[in-house]
Amino acid sequence: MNTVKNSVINPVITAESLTMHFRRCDALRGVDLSIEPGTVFALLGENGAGKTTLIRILTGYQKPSSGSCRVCDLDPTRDPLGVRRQIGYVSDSPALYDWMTVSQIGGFTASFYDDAFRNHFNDSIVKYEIRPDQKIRSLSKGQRAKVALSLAVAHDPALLIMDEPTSGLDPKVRRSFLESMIDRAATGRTVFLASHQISEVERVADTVGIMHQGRICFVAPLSELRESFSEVVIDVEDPLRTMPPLPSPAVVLSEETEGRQRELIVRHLKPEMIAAIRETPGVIDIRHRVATLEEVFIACTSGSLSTDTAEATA
Ligand SMILES: Nc1ncnc2c1ncn2[C@@H]1O[C@H](COP(=O)(O)OP(=O)(O)OP(=O)(O)O)[C@@H](O)[C@H]1O
Repeated sequence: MNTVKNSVINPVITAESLTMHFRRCDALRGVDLSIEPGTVFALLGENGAGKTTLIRILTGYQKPSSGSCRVCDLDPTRDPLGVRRQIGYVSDSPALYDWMTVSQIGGFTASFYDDAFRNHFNDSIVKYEIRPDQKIRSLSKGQRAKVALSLAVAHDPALLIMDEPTSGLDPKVRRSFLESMIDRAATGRTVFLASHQISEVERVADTVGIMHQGRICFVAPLSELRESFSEVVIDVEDPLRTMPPLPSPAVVLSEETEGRQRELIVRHLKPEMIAAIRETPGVIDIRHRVATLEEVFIACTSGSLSTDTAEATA
């Protein structure tokens, strides 16, 4: 009995009905999330979607208005320091002590962790070609990002949470950094990153969440996402004529009409639906292909997605 119990692996992050009300806006409107260990999870969302707010709650820097969450089996609202000891965190604007040197900030942060931290940090700094005696205030934006990353991973955390981690990194460093994230996940560690860079997300993530106006409207493995969304273009004789709705399980995320062409982003499109549309009076032609992540992102965040549809796609 014990064997079965011990073999259950808990999600490394869970969130249930998280809300965050600020004076002038609702940054989170009921976020539910569950992330398994060994995942590279990418959270995509437009500016102001609520990504940083969610990350600040998960890392214990912000208490939610309601709802609950657990990170590495701890509650960040009750034990923020415990959570921050377990994880590595890179914020979108890393706060580093400007008056310290790179070496001093490594030594200072090492005092919170075990002996291996200092060596890992030094190795990482050498790899990034940063001089240990350089003052933090004299570093370029990209060099600061490299120091922040080195500090975040030097204690080899089970979970690494990053808000826009690659902004400021040059393409070469960005690529090797992203590859190192895949390596981390391969050894069972978990990576959570918020990003606007769709091409980057496509390269590293195995699960993608799309956030829109304080809700996560879609979460799926990237492989499933690639298979389940289609872009459909229908040539019609009369653009004013309405077409019958697609039957279940199809979900239309967005629909645009331009001249005599209708363009739809559809989830769970089936071959028989294509055949039925082709036979619909007034339809001249229909073409379809797998939608790109960018098209799915734009469809989810274009504002045309109703609450009902958002929940249906989650
Ligand atoms: N401390 C705060 N006080 C009031 N409003 C806030 C505060 N922090 C965030 N907000 C608001 O909450 C909403 C979500 O902000 P958040 O920073 O979480 O978005 P984001 O998805 O990270 O955006 P971006 O991609 O631009 O970084 C925004 O409307 C923002 O103005």
